[in-house]
Formats: sequence, structure tokens, C-alpha cells
Amino acid sequence: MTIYSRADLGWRHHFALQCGEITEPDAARLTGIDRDRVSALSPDGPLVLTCPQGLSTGELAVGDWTLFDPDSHRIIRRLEPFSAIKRKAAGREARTQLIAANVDTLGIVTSCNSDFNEARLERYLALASSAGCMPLILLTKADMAEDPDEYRHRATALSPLAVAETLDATDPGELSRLSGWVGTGQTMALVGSSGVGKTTITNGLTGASDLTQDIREDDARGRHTTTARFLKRTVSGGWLIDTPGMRELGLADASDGIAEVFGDIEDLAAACRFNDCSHESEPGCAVKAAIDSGELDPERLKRWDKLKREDRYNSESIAETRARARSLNKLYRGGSARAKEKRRIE
Ligand SMILES: Nc1nc2c(ncn2[C@@H]2O[C@H](COP(=O)(O)OP(=O)(O)OP(=O)(O)O)[C@@H](O)[C@H]2O)c(=O)[nH]1
Ligand SMILES: [Zn+2]
Repeated sequence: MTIYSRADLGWRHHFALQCGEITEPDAARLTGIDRDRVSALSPDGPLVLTCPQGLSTGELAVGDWTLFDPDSHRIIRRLEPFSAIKRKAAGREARTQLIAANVDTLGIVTSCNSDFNEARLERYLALASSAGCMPLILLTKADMAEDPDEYRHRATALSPLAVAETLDATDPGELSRLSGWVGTGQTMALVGSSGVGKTTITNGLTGASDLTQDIREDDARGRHTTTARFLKRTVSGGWLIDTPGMRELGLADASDGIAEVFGDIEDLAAACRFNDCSHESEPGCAVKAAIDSGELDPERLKRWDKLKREDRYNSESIAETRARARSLNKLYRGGSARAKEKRRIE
């Protein structure tokens, strides 16, 4: 069994600060969550943790750090993560769902072919920014493209934060260029459409020995079982979060991220004569002027507009759901108070 130190597992000052006086906390990093079963890695090895009353597994994500009781293996509390990737939960109820925590780098994977799509990249860049992760655009299938550099230029033009690498993901030598992003204790997660090479990159970065093969743990009955692992060790000493939820991400509550990725347009819009300028036909519109002068690509404006509308829709429906839940609660409370009152009178 491989033993990892806290630093190997990604522990840092950010978490130590949350432990107050405790200098050697019993802390574990979550590697998998399956209904009420939480698997984790601590410097003493893999373990299965249980949630205390009042904490549901929905409030935890792969990558989270938790403090736990070494005797009962019950989680004491979740440490506030330095980054959190969320998405709009499926279904009609608008809720956000936690997908992964403490991710240093969001690897945004696309290929040097027709999969390359500026709008999608901007959406993921906004997501990385609102989650608090560094974005790294990975342009695979460079070996099959005539001019991979052109894709790299288009990608880096999207945001001052965008770093892009072109590569042949099937070549382990080329993948080793990424090791600096997943060095000791660093965590990466990959997003991107189907077929762009996420599995190829994951396999390449984690090497042939899959962690699922060599880590065993005790289940509740004391038997040894092997469970699917979502926090995978990379050969360069870091971690890759690969959960089903990571694979299909939408945008929720990403308005900060959008402002950052589209900082150029937001700055222009701030200079429009009217606060509520729609950048269509108003006089004194700085955005229109930038389009007319060729400074701003009208397609980029369209994508910004679309992303903002989508984000507004998601955020509004989240607020609406909360408001509805509040008024329902009030109704129930009112109902039970009335029932009590009635019983008292009877
Ligand atoms: N030539 C070449 N082929 C690649 C590259 N990256 C991925 N492929 C191939 O593309 C196909 C799809 O790659 P996957 O790694 O399965 O893609 P994925 O993103 O995991 O796809 P999903 O599992 O559907 O999400 C495989 O046949 C890979 O071998 C690359 O950089 N160059
Ligand atoms: Zn305007």
C-alpha cells in the first residue's frame, strides 16, 4: 500500500489555518462519494468515513479535505476548499451541485479540428474563473492538424488568463510537458466534449498502474473491497479528479467568471452613455463604436450576450427556487402552528 504525506495529498497552509491550535489534525482527502459512503485518503492510508448528523454527502465533493475522528471514522467537519467546481443540478429544481473541490487547474480539453469552438472555450474559461481554478486549454490532436499553432493563438486570444498547449495526447513524451501542472500535491480536473482525448490524457498522466488496482480498503463488514476511485494519482506526484459529474458541466452562478473572461467588453459597456445600454442602437454606445472601428469582434459580443443571458436565467431560477422553498416553509410552519393552536383550543 502506498502511503502519502499530507503534502503529497495536496494539504497546504489554507487548510492548516482552519485547524486553529491543532498542529497534527486527523485530516483526510475525499476520493469518492457513493450515496452515504465516503472514501478518503489520509497519511495513514485509505479509509471509509461516515457523515455526522447534519452533514449530507451532497455537501461534500471529491477533492474535499475533512477533519475526522480517528476512532469512529466519523467526519468532524469539512474544511473550506480553495476552489469548488459547481454545476446547475439536473431536474426542474434549480440547485447547484458540487462536482469537485480543491482543484488547482481546470484542464479544458478540445482538439485542433472542428471540435474547437470559441464559445464553448469561453464558457469553460468563465467556469474555471468562478470556481477559482487556473484554466489550461489543452489542444489535442495537434499531430493531425495542418497548423496547430493557429488554434493555440485563437485560444489564447480569448482571455488574458488563457494558457494553451497543443499536443498529441497519445504520445507519452508530449504528455510529460504537462507534469508541471500536476506536480506534488497539485490537482487537475479535465472538461471537454466527448472524443477530444480526456481519457487518453488521464491514462497518460496516471501511467499504466491505475490506482483502482492497487488500493484496497475495508468496507463496513471488514471485508476488503476495491471501489472506483475518482481521485487518481499522476506519475508526477499530483492528482486528477475524474468523476462522472466532471464530464458534463454547464454554467451556474458564473457571473464573476464571465466578467473576468469578457473584461474587455465589460470595460467598454461601462463607458456607454446609458447604464442599461443594450449595445444595439443607443447613442453614445462604446461597444458599438468598438465594433465599428474593428476593435471588437461582433461574434465575441454575441457570445458574451448569450452567456450572460444563460447565466442570468440559471441564477434567476436558483433564486426563484429558493424563494419558493422559503414561502412553502412558511406555509408549513404556519399550518402546523395553526394545528397546534386548534389542538390547544379543543
Ligand atoms: N492522433 C491523436 N489521437 C488522439 C489524440 N487524443 C485522443 N486521440 C484519440 O481520440 C479518440 C478519443 O479519445 P478519448 O481519450 O477516448 O476521448 P474522451 O475525451 O475521453 O472521450 P469521452 O470518453 O467520450 O468523453 C481515441 O481513439 C484516442 O486515441 C491526439 O492528440 N492525437
Ligand atoms: Zn452600449
